[in-house]
Amino acid sequence: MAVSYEQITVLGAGSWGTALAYHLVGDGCKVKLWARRMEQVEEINTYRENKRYLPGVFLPDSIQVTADLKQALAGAQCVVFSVPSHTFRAVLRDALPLINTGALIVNTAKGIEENSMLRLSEVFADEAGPSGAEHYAVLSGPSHAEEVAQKMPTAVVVASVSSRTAVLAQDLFMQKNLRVYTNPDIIGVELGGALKNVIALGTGIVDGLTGSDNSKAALMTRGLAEITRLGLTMQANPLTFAGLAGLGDLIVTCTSRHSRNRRAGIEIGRGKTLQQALDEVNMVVEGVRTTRAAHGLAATWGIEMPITEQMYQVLFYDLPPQAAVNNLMTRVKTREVEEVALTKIKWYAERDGAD
Ligand SMILES: NC(=O)C1=CN([C@@H]2O[C@H](COP(=O)(O)OP(=O)(O)OC[C@H]3O[C@@H](n4cnc5c(N)ncnc54)[C@H](OP(=O)(O)O)[C@@H]3O)[C@@H](O)[C@H]2O)C=CC1
Ligand SMILES: O=C(CO)COP(=O)(O)O
Repeated sequence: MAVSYEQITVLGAGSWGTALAYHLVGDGCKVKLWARRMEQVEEINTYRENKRYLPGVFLPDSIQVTADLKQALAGAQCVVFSVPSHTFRAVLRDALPLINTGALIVNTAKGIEENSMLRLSEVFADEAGPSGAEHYAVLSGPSHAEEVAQKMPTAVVVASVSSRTAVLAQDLFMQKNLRVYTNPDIIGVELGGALKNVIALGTGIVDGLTGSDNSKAALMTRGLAEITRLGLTMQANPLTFAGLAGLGDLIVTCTSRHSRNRRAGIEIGRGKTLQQALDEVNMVVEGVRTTRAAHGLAATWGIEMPITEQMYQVLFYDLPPQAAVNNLMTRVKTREVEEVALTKIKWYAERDGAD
C-alpha cells in the first residue's frame, strides 16, 4: 500500500523544484519549497507564482516557501533535491544534519560532478555514507517542468539500489498525468539523464547552424551509441539507454523548445560565445559542465566518445561549430553496432590481461 506523507520538502525553487512542489501538493500533504534567496521567497509569496522560473503556474497556499533550510526540513518525511547538479554537494552537506533519519530522499538533478566525475548518487554516498543509499532514489526521464506543471501526460523513471525505496518514490510521484516506472540500474539512469544534455547542446548547435533534420538525427543516434558505450563499461544495463532515462530524455531534450541545453546550443550555432549563450538562456544549462565531466570519464575509461570530444573542443577551446561537424563527418570509417558491444568485451579483456 502506498505510504502517505504529511510533509514533503523540495529543495531548489527553480523550474523543476517548483513544478514538482506543485505536482506533489495534495489533500492532507503539506509541501515546503526551499529557495536560497529571500527575494525569491517574497516574490512567490506575494504573487503565488514563480515568475522567473515557472511563469503562469498558480501555486496554492499549501506550498509553503521558505529560505530557511532548517525550517524547510523540519518534520519532512521525504526530501526532493531539485538544485543544479554543481550545487548538489554543498546543499546536501548543509541539509544532511537537518534531515530526519530514514526520510526518503529523491534527487532530480541531472549531471555529473565536474571535477570528481562522480555520479550524484556517488556524491550522496560520499557525504551521507554508504548506508544512506538505501533511502536514496533518482528521478529521471523526459519531463520538462513547464509541461509537468500543465499536467501533460508524462512518463519518468525512478532508480535506487533498494527496490523498496524505488517503489516508495514511484508511489510518491505517480499520478494520472505522471506515470512512474522503476529501474534498479541507478548507474544507467544517472548517466542517461546527464549525458543526453551534451548531445542536446550539439543538436541545438545544428539547429543554429543549418537546422538539418538529418544531421540532428545522426547526432542523437550516434550520441546514444557513445553514451551506451561508456555506460556499458561503467556497469550500466544497456537496455536503460533504450528507456526513458536514455532515448526518452534524449528525444525531449534534443527537440523541445523548453530545453535549456538545446537553446544554449542554438545560440552557439548562431555564432554566440558560450558565455553569451548562457546569459541568453539565464537558467541552468547542465550540459556544459557535464561535457567536461564526460570528456574526463571517456579518458578515464578509455572509451571513444567523438561527439563529446567535439563538444568539448567547441565549448572550451573555441573550435568553430562547423569545424566540429566536419571533424565528425571525416572520422575514420567504422561499424555501427559492433563497436558498442565490443567495447565492453575489449575493456574487460584488457583489464584481466586476457587475449
Ligand atoms: N527544468 C526542467 O524541466 C528539468 C530540470 N531537471 C534538472 O533539475 C535540476 C534543476 O534544474 P532547474 O530547476 O530546471 O533549474 P533552473 O535554472 O530553473 O533553476 C535553478 C534553481 O537553482 C537555484 N540555485 C542555483 N544555485 C544554487 C545553490 N548554490 N544553492 C541552492 N540553489 C541554487 C536557483 O536559485 P537562484 O535563482 O537564486 O540562482 C534556482 O532556483 C537540474 O539538474 C536539471 O537538469 C530535471 C528534469 C526537468
Ligand atoms: O532534463 C530535462 C528534461 O527531461 C531538462 O532538459 P534541459 O535542461 O535541456 O531543459
